[in-house]
Amino acid sequence: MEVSEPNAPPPKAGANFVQIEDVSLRYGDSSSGTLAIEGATLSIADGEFIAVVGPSGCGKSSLLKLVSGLHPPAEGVVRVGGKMVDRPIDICGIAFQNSTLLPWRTTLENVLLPLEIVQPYASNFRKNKAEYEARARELLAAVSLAGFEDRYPWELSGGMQQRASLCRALIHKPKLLLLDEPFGALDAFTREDLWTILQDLCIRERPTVILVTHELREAVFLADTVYVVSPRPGKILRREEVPYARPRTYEMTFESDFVDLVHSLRESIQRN
Ligand SMILES: Nc1ncnc2c1ncn2[C@@H]1O[C@H](COP(=O)(O)OP(=O)(O)OP(=O)(O)O)[C@@H](O)[C@H]1O
Repeated sequence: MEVSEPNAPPPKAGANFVQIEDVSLRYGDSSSGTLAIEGATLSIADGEFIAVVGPSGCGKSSLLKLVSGLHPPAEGVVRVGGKMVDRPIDICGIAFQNSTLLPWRTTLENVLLPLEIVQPYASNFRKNKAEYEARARELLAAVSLAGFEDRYPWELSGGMQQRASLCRALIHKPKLLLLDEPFGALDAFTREDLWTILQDLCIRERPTVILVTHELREAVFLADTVYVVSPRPGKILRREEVPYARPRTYEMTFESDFVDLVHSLRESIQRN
């Protein structure tokens, strides 16, 4: 497999769904604040799945804050769907390391939550409740949670909670799915099961995805393109296209090309 030079610059942004153009992000003021990201440029095609990897504290989660509009750039421009992001956007679904399901709501009620909040669904929630519930049940069935709709989060295992949380992130058919270490708190077996489940969900729903992860095998298994970020302030050091067709299988992770790519990414991170 062709592996690009570790320090090759990222390609120029094109007409894509997400465009991050020469963006820097700073927490606090310019004298005493923290420069988390510096001069990042990348673009993500509609329906593309990218993974962002790099050392702890390099600005991976900050990149998600930029794209979702939760934090403004200090410099540069972020565009999603051609529009400049200058406030929190509602066309994204988000899942974090901890499932953040609400303990007083059942699994089904948790999955339905975005439809009660995000427009245009919220205004029609009562009228369309049966239809929304059918979609929630269908998504839960797709992640093998049929029969658990009426259970509370504390009655589910960590892996089940995370599967429910993926359904919640996708219930409103977001164009953009932001995943911040969604499987980081899970054991290795559960985590690897969830790779396949997430892959199947993405094949079915076709969102554009940004996955932040420390797990390089996870990045290569799931992504079309992997971006390596330098230590803080985070800069894009490397862009690597993953050449495998989908659906990818767990067995592929043992093939020499796959293992070589993972090692090469690890080297890029360790070298910087
Ligand atoms: N709200 C904040 N206020 C001030 N500094 C922050 C804030 N959030 C993050 N930082 C700092 O910005 C830098 C980048 O943080 P970020 O969470 O984006 O890194 P990360 O790559 O996601 O880290 P990890 O892999 O450990 O989760 C870190 O030095 C962090 O301490």
